[in-house]
Amino acid sequence: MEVLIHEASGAAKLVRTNDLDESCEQQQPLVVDRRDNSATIVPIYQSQPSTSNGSGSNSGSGSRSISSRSSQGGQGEESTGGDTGSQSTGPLSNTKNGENMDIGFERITYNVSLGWRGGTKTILRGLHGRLPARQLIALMGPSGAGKSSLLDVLSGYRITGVEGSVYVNGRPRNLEAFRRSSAYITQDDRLQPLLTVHENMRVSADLKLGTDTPKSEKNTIIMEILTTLGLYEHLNTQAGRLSGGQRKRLSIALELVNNPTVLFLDEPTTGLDSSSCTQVCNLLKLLARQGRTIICTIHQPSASLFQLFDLVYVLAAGECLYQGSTANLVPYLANLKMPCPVYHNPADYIIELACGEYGHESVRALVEGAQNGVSLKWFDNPDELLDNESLRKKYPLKSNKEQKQGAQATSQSHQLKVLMQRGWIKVKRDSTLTYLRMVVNILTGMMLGSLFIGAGNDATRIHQNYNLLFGCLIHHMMSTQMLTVLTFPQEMNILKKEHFNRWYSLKAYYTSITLLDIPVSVVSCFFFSVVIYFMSDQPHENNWRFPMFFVTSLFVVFVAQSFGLMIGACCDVVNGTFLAPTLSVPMMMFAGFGVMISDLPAYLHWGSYISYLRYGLEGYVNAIYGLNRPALNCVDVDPEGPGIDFCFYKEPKKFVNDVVGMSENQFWNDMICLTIILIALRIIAFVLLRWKLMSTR
Ligand SMILES: Nc1ncnc2c1ncn2[C@@H]1O[C@H](COP(=O)(O)OP(=O)(O)OP(=O)(O)O)[C@@H](O)[C@H]1O
Repeated sequence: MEVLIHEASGAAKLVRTNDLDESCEQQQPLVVDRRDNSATIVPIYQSQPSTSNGSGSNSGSGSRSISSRSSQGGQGEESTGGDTGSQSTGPLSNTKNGENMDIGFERITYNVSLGWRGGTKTILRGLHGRLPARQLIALMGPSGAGKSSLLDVLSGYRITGVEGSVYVNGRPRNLEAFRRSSAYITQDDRLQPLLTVHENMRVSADLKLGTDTPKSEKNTIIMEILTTLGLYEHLNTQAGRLSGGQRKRLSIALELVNNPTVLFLDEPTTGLDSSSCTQVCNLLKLLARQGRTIICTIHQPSASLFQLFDLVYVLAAGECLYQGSTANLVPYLANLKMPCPVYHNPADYIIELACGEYGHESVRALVEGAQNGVSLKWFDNPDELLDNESLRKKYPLKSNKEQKQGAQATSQSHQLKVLMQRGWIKVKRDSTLTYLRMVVNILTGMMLGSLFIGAGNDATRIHQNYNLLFGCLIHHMMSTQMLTVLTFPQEMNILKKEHFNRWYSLKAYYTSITLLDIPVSVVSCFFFSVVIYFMSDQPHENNWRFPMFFVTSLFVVFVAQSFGLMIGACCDVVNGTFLAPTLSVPMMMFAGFGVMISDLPAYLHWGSYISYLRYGLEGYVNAIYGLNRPALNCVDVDPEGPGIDFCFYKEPKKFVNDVVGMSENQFWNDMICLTIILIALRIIAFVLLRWKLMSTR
């Protein structure tokens, strides 16, 4: 059994012991705290009771796997960047080709622009540092110290405003190659909530492993990862129903599929209870022992959690206060005449110092002590850390072929296929985007239909029927565009993470969402059209009318969806909810409803050309009143009238010319214009999405 000994000096070491019962059902590494001379034993890995599927008794499978693997990894405990020492043979037990990555950085400065006349703000100030392979490293510091910014810069997530150098195995970082070997796990778990754990993993494996990897091998990898991470018994639970800790572990599991050598995690323990925190950190330690470099930001860890990290890098206001092993933090502080009070968690104490609670001179003294990250003195074995030249010798350059791999692991067509499969599962399970959308279309169709019942063929109600056509347009526009504006920002977060981690290209993603929306749009639009068309008694004498009405509705739906996508791509929910209806008002004004297009002032004519509602309205008018429609029914409703049936707009052509001010024979022109607008909006939405993905970097 393994025991972490916390010595009075502040140092910590992991030792094997036979003193404790080896037959213990769940072997757990333990912490023995000897600082107060009494040896208290605290488990540092505890199995969390299962919260899903009611099979809590099985959760030990994952726990045992982690504990036993920890033991294997423990053999390489003191190594910083040597060969991998893991002895397990499973796909997760070692890094790709036994690859290790030793990261160093020099003079890292990060400035952000505060906008026009705001100047710039310096967030990271000339930081140096060393992140050796096979280590679990914590970036610590008070809120706003720059932890996430440093993580973003090191992972390559932020490139704008960054100065300085990042080295990987002694060579300047090649961002493309580095991104192929690393993964970034965001603070918020960006998972597909409607997919089960297994489906999420399957998608990740299909996208991140080459198409030459057999299905059985992918399954083995998935099962090994899920078992190691204690998620095996939640295989069929939808990600949206997992607990916080399970979601975090699934986020890690998804990125482990292609066995990255470096893992960046932004606050992996935030929002978790202490047991889940310990689980996650133990897991990360295990992954580090298997050869990976694991770097995570952490806010203010408890003493037991703090001890799990090998190295700690402390920041305050963008400067380094300490870099070295967790065990050496207490001696470092003592050396600077700022001894950590007895019974005080060293992690808490350094944060208090970093916050300036003990005076700003202390902060300056710490920055000088750590030489802003230049000093490697407080590493466990500083002499064993290789310089850049020795690292280059130890890790020779890869072959050209290996370096020139594509941006993603699979081809565009394969990505599209996998994304379509994933999207189809979501479509089938999505209660809002699929079922609610259909129900709303049927109910709105019935409501409008009952309000305008029989109006379609009645010459006395021809104005009402025209109002109904405009009402149908507004329904299609608002329901579709608002649904996209409200739901896409959440999807955008997942897209950002998956795209950055090179799961797929934006083109494949965009094509998949465009294609996947078609069936739901067609079905919901068809339901609405059938209900409204027949309830309001629109003409049936020509077989083309209903298809024309339906096609016009469909085009309006597609254009409105693209418009919503365009807004959803560049705005958050609040701005989008304001912007989408606001921008729709001019579309309505220029549609030719209320003010005929011919009556628009010349300087506003351009508006009617870009309003897709104008083409939609013309399409409807052509479908209902075009094709040489015969005279409408005209019944004198006044029993005391002259007994002559007289309706001013009995002839549809007269109504179209006088009131609508449109030609009734230009349906195909309208469809062509709608197609052009649709393509233009789709292209703009794609460009905006691309810009959004790049601008955040
Ligand atoms: N784009 C930006 N514009 C202006 N200020 C920014 C920007 N990005 C980061 N900052 C500022 O930089 C500082 C560091 O931010 P960062 O998110 O890296 O801190 P942190 O240490 O991770 O904080 P926390 O623990 O609270 O997440 C903060 O003061 C933040 O307000």
